[in-house]
Amino acid sequence: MREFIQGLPKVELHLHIEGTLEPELMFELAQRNQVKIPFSSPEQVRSAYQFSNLQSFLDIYYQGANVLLYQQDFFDLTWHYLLQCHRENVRHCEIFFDPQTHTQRGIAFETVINGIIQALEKGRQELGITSHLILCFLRHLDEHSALQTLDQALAYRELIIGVGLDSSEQGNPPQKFARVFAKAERLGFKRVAHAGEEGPAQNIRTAIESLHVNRVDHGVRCVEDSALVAQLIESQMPLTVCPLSNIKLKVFSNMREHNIVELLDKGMCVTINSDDPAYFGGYMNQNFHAIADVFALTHQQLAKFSINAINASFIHEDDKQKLRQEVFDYMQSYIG
Ligand code: HPA
Ligand SMILES: [Zn+2]
Repeated sequence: MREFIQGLPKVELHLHIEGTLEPELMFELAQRNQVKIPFSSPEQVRSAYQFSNLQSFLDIYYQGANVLLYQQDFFDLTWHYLLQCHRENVRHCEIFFDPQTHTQRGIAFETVINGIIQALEKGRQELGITSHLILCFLRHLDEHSALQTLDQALAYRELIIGVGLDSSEQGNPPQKFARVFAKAERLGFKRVAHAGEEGPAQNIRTAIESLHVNRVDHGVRCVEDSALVAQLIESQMPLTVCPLSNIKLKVFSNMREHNIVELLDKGMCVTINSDDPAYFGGYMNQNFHAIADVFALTHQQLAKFSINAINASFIHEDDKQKLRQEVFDYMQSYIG
């Protein structure tokens, strides 16, 4: 199955670019930019990555981002991720970035976005990887800060396909950002939100009803509301599920307890993603392996995750058709 997963054309829809900061690059940038970090080696950084919940991760994740200062840093970060996509046959990705994490510490919005965009363009030209960029609002900050961030984004309207919502779900329900998302919708942005990761199923309902999301990020707690499950299947609302993340952040106690295959078998549009791979122990292939190993998945089930991600992506319909064809051709060549 490892060989099949490696060759399977894949699409990633839930990836925080700040979450791809590997300890080695963190060290390199800390030295290059003369930023002090409370670790003496990349190994020590790795061993500090033991999390008890989402917040314990976020504290370390925001601290790690402090080494990112210049456009070149954001370029290097994004380029490293794209090289990994290339190694793993990820053909298209839709990347989150958190501008407030950087503007709050005095880094200009344009420094962040220009570095990321430059790498995405190089990835398109040199690696043949297509991509979209999604601006995420930090939900622990207030509406005013989100509106300011949306205003800053307008100068880059053509480079940003949509907006998202991330950070601490508990205590920061989707309705806090209803007016921000309504404005983004009027401006023509697609919309996604983290919901039902640590928070209740009701947050998934509110994200759909009040934020008008096109996809739900995580969403695994939908199973606590059977009417919602039926609605998600009927509407084919995509869920961008992140298996290794869910184990690292104790959303499920172990991979056997994970519900992604149950949701797939019910006919829900679930996808596999890596979330913050430098912190959670693996990129796309490892997330596929983690599920395939425990649930003894068939080739068809694995391919369905790719088909779902293609359908759930924000690419043009004709490009979706081309990618679906690649998956079908791959299946044919593999199992005849
Ligand atoms: O999994 C996540 N949940 C919420 N916020 C985040 N920011 C990075 N990763 C995550
Ligand atoms: Zn996430």
